[in-house]
Amino acid sequence: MKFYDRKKELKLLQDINEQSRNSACFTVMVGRRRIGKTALLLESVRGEKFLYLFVSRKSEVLLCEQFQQDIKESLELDIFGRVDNFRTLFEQLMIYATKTHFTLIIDEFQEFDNINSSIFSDIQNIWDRYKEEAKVNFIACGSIYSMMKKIFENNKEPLFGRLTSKIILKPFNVSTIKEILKDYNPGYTPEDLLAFYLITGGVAKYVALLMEAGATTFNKMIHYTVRPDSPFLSEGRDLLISEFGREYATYFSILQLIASGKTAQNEVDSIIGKNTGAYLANLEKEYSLINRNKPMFSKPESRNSRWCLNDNYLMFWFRFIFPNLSMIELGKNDMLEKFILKNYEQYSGYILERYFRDRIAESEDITDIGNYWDNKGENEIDLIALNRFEGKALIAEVKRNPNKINIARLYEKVASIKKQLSHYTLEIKGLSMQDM
Ligand SMILES: Nc1ncnc2c1ncn2[C@@H]1O[C@H](COP(=O)(O)OP(=O)(O)OP(=O)(O)O)[C@@H](O)[C@H]1O
Repeated sequence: MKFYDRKKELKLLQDINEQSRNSACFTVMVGRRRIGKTALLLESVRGEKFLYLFVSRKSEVLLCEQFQQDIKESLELDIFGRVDNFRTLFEQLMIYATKTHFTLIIDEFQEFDNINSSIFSDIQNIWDRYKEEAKVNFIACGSIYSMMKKIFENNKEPLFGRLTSKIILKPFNVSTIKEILKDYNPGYTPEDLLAFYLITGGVAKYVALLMEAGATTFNKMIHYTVRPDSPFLSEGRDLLISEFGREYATYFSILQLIASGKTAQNEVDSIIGKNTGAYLANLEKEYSLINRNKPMFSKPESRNSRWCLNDNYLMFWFRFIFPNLSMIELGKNDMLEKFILKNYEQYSGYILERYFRDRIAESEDITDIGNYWDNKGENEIDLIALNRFEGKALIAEVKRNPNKINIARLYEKVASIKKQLSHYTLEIKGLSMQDM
């Protein structure tokens, strides 16, 4: 697959690279696994002098042996003798940077913690010593959110406060998802687009997997996803198991419940059989996997909230794959496919709301976006987008089928919050798959 989008990020990385010719820069790039961090960083240094080091889980001695070879190949820098510790290599690289500008990318940076956690304080010491003279564009890249946060944001950790930039890489946005699907299937239908968004959530690796396998229509995408050799089947577990450690069973159960629509803490608590407040807080703050969604216009202290999984692929995995792992074990992948197709209409209707929220947030001038529901569950509005500066509000009901949109009822719901909307000029409409 050719390289898509990332224009803003490339511009930012190029600006940082320019800046680093005068004074050393230390950037961290974090993002979910498979999002495209490595591809972006390598694209940003094309034609430039750079060194790419990948921290794999092995002993420091073996890692340094590999790094020494990488340094020789990329920088033509021959470090004399056999070096068995990263501190020495890093110092040599900083000395080199006092003479020659280059970009140093260290991928899976958080893995150093498993190899020798004193490497972080070694880097800090050496960085502080050389940063005035070194012309280096140092980029640490990592995927495990909580770990990267701990390394750079916890003031007890040595690298706290050393960063000059921080980049959080997000999935491809809706317009890029459309552009990619159009390249591979010029006559795509709204159903194809919705399935593409619903399964991949714009994560580069999943996008590439489907397109390169020729899975460019709704049916082919679902079929490819559940095929016995499909990487999508084990991906959810592979991604998360290393995050949660020994408590993974509880975390997985909570995520499964949220994906199946149990979005209030009391519902989750009663099924799990204990207070899950601390787990939910971790899933939100440490792992950035769930969000606490509140109705638009609610007061900050309001307890009326719903949890939601913010990653489309993980939501799909916890909704359809994880509860049915036994079917896969038994080789009943065709049954799993039928199960997904049977529940697809309802599930995709919910994801369609998310699609429009994303699309409107990126394409229109808005300051706030969300949905609304009241305490009694009588009035629910799928989408409210505000432009507070211009006093405009777009209010929509979202349905797969345009014939199922009840505009008269939507007007009644809007009337129930007329006080909150009194400063806005309203646009009230239905959005369906035809509008994607
Ligand atoms: N902008 C892009 N355009 C097209 N394909 C991309 C883009 N970014 C990434 N990809 C593809 O997506 C896949 C995953 O990308 P990459 O390995 O860079 O992700 P990562 O965030 O570094 O993942 P991990 O943390 O799992 O190592 C690769 O196959 C890559 O070719």
